[in-house]
Amino acid sequence: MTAKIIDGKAIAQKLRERLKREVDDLKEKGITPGLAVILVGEDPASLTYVRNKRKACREIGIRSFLFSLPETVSEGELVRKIEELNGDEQVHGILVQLPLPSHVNPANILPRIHPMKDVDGFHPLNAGKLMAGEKTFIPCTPLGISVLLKEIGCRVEGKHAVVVGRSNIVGKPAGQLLLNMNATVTYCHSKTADLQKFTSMADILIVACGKPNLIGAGHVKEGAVVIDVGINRDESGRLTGDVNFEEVKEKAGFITPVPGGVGPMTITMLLSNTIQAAKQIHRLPWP
Ligand SMILES: Nc1nc2c(c(=O)[nH]1)N[C@@H](CN(C=O)c1ccc(C(=O)N[C@@H](CCC(=O)O)C(=O)O)cc1)CN2
Repeated sequence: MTAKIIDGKAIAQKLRERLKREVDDLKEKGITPGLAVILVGEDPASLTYVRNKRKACREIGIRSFLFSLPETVSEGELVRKIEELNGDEQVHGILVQLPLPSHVNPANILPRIHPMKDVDGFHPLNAGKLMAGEKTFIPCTPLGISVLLKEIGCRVEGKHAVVVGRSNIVGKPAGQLLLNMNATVTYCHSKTADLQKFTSMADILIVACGKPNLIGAGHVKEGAVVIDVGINRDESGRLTGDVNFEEVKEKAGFITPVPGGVGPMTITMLLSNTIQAAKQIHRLPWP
């Protein structure tokens, strides 16, 4: 079997056109959604993601505000900036670009974002709501994955989803979201013994562990949906995922490429969450 390639870039583009219309509607009501991005330090990948986030905001009419803080910023200074933005009426969504420098503990920072402005969905209250199956902000990458699955007509209910990776940003919320969609979910991670035993049972395999080419054809069930969240750069600077694309595409039913798979959806879901935040703050219906 040769897999169908999931074109995340095209799907993201189509969704952004719809989101632009939602922003236009809000503007007619006198509301311009606003996103504040806090960037600490100058990590090259983070600089790229933040630049792309702001460009995406601009393209659909969301106002974006960038706060670049030095690598040496203290936790206290960061919290003060967040508190200022919590009270800013032009700002509907706040995100702190991750990773943070090692002297800053995200657990001391992310809970200080007002839960109604937490468009990354990392606040413990919103993470708890996701766990309880309540309506909330869902972290952007897992939300993007669920949209991709819907777009390819993948019915999640009753399927066995295996998630490789247990980060708070992707692995844990992705598994939780699929569980809420009635999948049977298995989490695997760096300490899992016999990874292949689990991954080869997956109808839906989500790989988010940051290990280039960890997943080969032998890890995958014939016809499975394989979602590669890995973003790794090889020696020549070329992007690769956690899945050996050339090998696995000959066995899977569907597969996301890197780049052009999940990545563009992450930013699109950030736009969507920011629009939802603006609606929620202004007490408009939030579908
Ligand atoms: N506060 C947050 N920090 C981080 C998040 C997040 O959701 N919130 N996720 C990642 C990085 N990230 C967004 O911030 C992100 C990663 C990748 C892409 C993307 O579009 N990837 C492209 C390739 C881009 C490239 O050339 O490097 C692709 O896969 O096609 C967007 C956003 C960690 N931090």
